Amino acid sequence: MKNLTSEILTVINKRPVDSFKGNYGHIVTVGGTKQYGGAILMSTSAAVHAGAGLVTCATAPENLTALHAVVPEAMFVDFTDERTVNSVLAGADAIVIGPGLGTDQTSLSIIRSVFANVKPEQYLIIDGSAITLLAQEKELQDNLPDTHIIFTPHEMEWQRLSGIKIADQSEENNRQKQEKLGATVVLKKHHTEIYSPKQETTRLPIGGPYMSTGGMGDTLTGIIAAFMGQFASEDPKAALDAALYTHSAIADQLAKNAYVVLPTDIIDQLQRFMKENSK
Ligand SMILES: NC(=O)C1=CN([C@@H]2O[C@H](COP(=O)(O)OP(=O)(O)OC[C@H]3O[C@@H](n4cnc5c(N)ncnc54)[C@H](O)[C@@H]3O)[C@@H](O)[C@H]2O)[C@@H](O)CC1
Ligand SMILES: Nc1ncnc2c1ncn2[C@@H]1O[C@H](COP(=O)(O)OP(=O)(O)O)[C@@H](O)[C@H]1O
Ligand SMILES: [Mg+2]
Repeated sequence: MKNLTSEILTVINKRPVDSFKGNYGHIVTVGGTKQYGGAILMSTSAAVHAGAGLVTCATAPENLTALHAVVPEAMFVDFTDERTVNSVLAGADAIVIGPGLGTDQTSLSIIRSVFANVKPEQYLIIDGSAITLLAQEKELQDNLPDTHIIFTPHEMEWQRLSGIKIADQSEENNRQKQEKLGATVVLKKHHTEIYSPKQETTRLPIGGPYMSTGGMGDTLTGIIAAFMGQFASEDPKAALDAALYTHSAIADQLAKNAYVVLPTDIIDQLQRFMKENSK
């Protein structure tokens, strides 16, 4: 297993002068019931602040006012409006599904619809409730869409999806299940591990317990989506690793002067951090 270093941040390119928002990825974030609206707001806001050219949030209508108050740069669609969601998905470079999506029948039908519409060239980041739902719905798990899938489970979500108990989540066991899924798996924990098809496993040696706050993983999904939308064309694995490194490196910087680092504090630092580390 290879430890990531700050070297990975070289994927953050300086922007060509002759460019426009269409060059920096269209991200669609899908999730956020009335109960868990904050989760999809943080994912969406992180994608905007990490440089995504266009971001659309498909969420419960109750979240519309909050979304526009927090991040007016983002567009909105009601996540139960299947036809509009599908038309927005058609133009996406990266899709996040799961933060605060919930696990009821509505959530399930939203996942089914996204899976049926995602295209092979798109990145699909599957997080939170969507992982829990997939773990329950064997038939969905056995029929994953043909696209670039990135699962971002924490250890309990990985246990649910893989059937591997937390104590038994060794590199060998995790790799076996990842290969069976045919997808990338970001196993989030203290020193997160990244398993991508046909690539050496990488490990994040930074980050710490000041990151143990609700919403921290939701925020990560937006950063990953924005990085895939902007930096994946040459080396998708490096773009993913750089997103993870950025998330935890900002937390480490903030933790020098803070007992706990909030997900929204990380979002506020993304533009500065990416500027300082762009090559
Ligand atoms: N502001 C919001 O709207 C928030 C919404 N959230 C959403 O709430 C839904 C449920 O997610 P949760 O993760 O809270 O609940 P889950 O029930 O999926 O997972 C939490 C359970 O896993 C266990 N666990 C074991 N190892 C863990 C590890 N390394 N990290 C985290 N938990 C571990 C915990 O003890 C707990 O029993 C998701 O859709 C998520 O996106 C959460 O992210 C919290 C914030
Ligand atoms: N002690 C820790 N050390 C390093 N990283 C941590 C620690 N605690 C939490 N994190 C990071 O915070 C994030 C938590 O994700 P997750 O549990 O999905 O949060 P949520 O669902 O509440 O948004 C992960 O990226 C995880 O690696
Ligand atoms: Mg989570």
